[in-house]
Amino acid sequence: MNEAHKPAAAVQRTFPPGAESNDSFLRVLGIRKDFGEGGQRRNVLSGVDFSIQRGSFVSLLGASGCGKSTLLQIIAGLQQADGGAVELDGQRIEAPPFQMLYLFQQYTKSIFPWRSVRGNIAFGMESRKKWSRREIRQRCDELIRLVGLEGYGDYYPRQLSGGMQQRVAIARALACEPDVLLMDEPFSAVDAMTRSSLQDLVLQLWSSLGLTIIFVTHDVAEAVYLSDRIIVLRKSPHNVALDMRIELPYPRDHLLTPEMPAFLQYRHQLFQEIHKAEAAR
Ligand SMILES: Nc1ncnc2c1ncn2[C@@H]1O[C@H](COP(=O)(O)OP(=O)(O)OP(=O)(O)O)[C@@H](O)[C@H]1O
Repeated sequence: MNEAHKPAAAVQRTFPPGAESNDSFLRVLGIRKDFGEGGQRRNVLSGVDFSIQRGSFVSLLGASGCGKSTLLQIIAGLQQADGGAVELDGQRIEAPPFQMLYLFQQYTKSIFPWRSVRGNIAFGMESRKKWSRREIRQRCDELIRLVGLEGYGDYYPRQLSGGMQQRVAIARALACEPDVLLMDEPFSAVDAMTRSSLQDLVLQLWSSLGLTIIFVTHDVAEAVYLSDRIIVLRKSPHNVALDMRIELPYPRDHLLTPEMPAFLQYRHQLFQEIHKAEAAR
């Protein structure tokens, strides 16, 4: 039987959070977060624990409001937790670390309308003052090619489609050579065709640049298509409901991968888990 068509055994491979990995590149340790004051205080994350290996593609999945974005922002050092810690390569994250880049959901707000594609990509590099003008120019050309925007370097965001603007946002994030990319529902605003090609672009960049990616989505099929691991969050209690390896072969393919029996089984199990978590509230 083709490796690609491994059936149920792969689906059964779930494991307790944190138990799978020797290489704890990124460690999320008992994260707790509350919002509001006094009687209005509400818990949104409670004892969230897991470790991520370098080079993995992990999706955070769960129903709306279960705390995915909040957790991603805490991992990024953009929000403070009320308990627990996040460690990257053994260092506690207190502020956004330079090896980590957070790609906002509203990418149109994250790229500068007054800068060209090239100017947007160069922005982070210019502010770090680590590269010469020549290096910045070369790196911009390389990234423009990498994200498939050849010929558009001098265009401004208003002259680009939504998908192209998202490519600019991705190139700009990659310009500073991050090890970790944190993506919060990055493709929710684009049409289905654009979404597929952006998914493939991200997979290609992930494997060619050796990135570690944490990807927030509430789209089960998107999570299965992209990830080698999926962590499902739930609302009651506000922590990890399921931690699952996705053992589908890479490179993934928009026609073939979703037709694999294992893909359908993963999707089925994840849907069930999310519905179970919702029903238990
Ligand atoms: N700054 C804030 N102040 C108060 N409550 C907040 C704040 N940010 C998030 N919340 C609440 O925390 C809960 C989790 O929000 P979060 O955006 O993390 O969920 P999510 O799983 O990413 O949702 P979605 O899939 O809809 O984006 C929600 O109930 C939300 O209203």
